[in-house]
Amino acid sequence: MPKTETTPIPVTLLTGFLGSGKTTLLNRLVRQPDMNRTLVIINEFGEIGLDHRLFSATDETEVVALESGCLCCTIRGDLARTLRDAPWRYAREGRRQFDRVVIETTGLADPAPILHTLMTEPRLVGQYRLDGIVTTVDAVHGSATLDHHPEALKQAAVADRLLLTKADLAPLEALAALARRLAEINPGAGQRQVVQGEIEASALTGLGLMGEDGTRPDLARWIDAYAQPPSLAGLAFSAGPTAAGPLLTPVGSDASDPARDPNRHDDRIRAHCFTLDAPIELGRLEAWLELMTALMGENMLRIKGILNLAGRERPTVIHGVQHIFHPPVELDAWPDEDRRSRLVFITRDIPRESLESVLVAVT
Ligand SMILES: Nc1nc2c(ncn2[C@@H]2O[C@H](COP(=O)(O)OP(=O)(O)OP(=O)(O)O)[C@@H](O)[C@H]2O)c(=O)[nH]1
Repeated sequence: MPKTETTPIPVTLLTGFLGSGKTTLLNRLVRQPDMNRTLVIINEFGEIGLDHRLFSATDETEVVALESGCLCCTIRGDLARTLRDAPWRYAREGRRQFDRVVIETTGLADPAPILHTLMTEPRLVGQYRLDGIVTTVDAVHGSATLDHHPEALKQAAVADRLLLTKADLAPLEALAALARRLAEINPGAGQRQVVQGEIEASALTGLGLMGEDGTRPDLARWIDAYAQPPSLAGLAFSAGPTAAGPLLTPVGSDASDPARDPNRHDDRIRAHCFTLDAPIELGRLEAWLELMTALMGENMLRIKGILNLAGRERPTVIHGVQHIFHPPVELDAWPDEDRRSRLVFITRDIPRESLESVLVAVT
């Protein structure tokens, strides 16, 4: 698909705990020619210096709660305005000067409200689309941060790509242990080690299940990550016999490792993968997703799926953060011979049985 002024602009959300290396990363990135047409928005208080032609800082002093009072949907006023105005503010002779956006969030931010702003704010929907969430995790302090800060855990759980920063400072074993732990929390996110922010800009883009120009760089890898039985001890897939009948095949095994600390925050976060053999009726799927997200609320962190919808030759991709979904997208073709629907839910404090009991309704 050729890029036009009406094609939604892809947005990368860069998140990560305080001091985990986001600014270092951005400062290196903006020197790359690939970033010339990227608008960088830093959603941060205080002084920030970033030497980039297309740079904007927002000041999140305005927080508007929705009528529903749902805090996870809190609209980020200034950021929404910045995004809304950017196409004409950063324009020359009537032509937009950027075709990609990177938003760096504050280290303590829950990324969900920003994502919701992107996906629900009427003046932004259609103009922008979420390309992916990149989360930096400090290789030295990351493990302790995950232990003590649930917001850091959430940032890791919703990521499409995890960057293990300060890899130069961490002993190899610690780095490997952190990588394993992150793979438990979020098996579908690709991991990269980074030293002093050195990484090619392309590693932060095209992370959605559906990329630009019909390409799907991460789809096959994403499917593989969930389709293989877990090889790591304690990988957080659930499984076992299911009450949902023969159409619903759980993937992986609920490895209960006696050595695990039952109080670890990580144990509250689970990636649940389901495979559905038969095509799904669209109406039933919609009703089910609505029910599921209403019931699970904020504890449904991320949903991704490639679906075989009844009556459609091609697969449909769905992609949601908490209870907000991107419009489903039909891909050009299936990535392989497998025509089963595959759905992944990254949840907090939601037992698999709850997902199953609602999922049965769709099959
Ligand atoms: N040795 C080493 N230091 C790093 C690396 N990446 C970042 N740092 C240092 O870590 C500190 C924090 O990095 P920042 O880039 O400011 O982190 P941040 O995530 O933007 O921090 P906040 O804005 O406070 O959330 C700085 O002193 C950096 O120089 C790295 O790969 N190796």
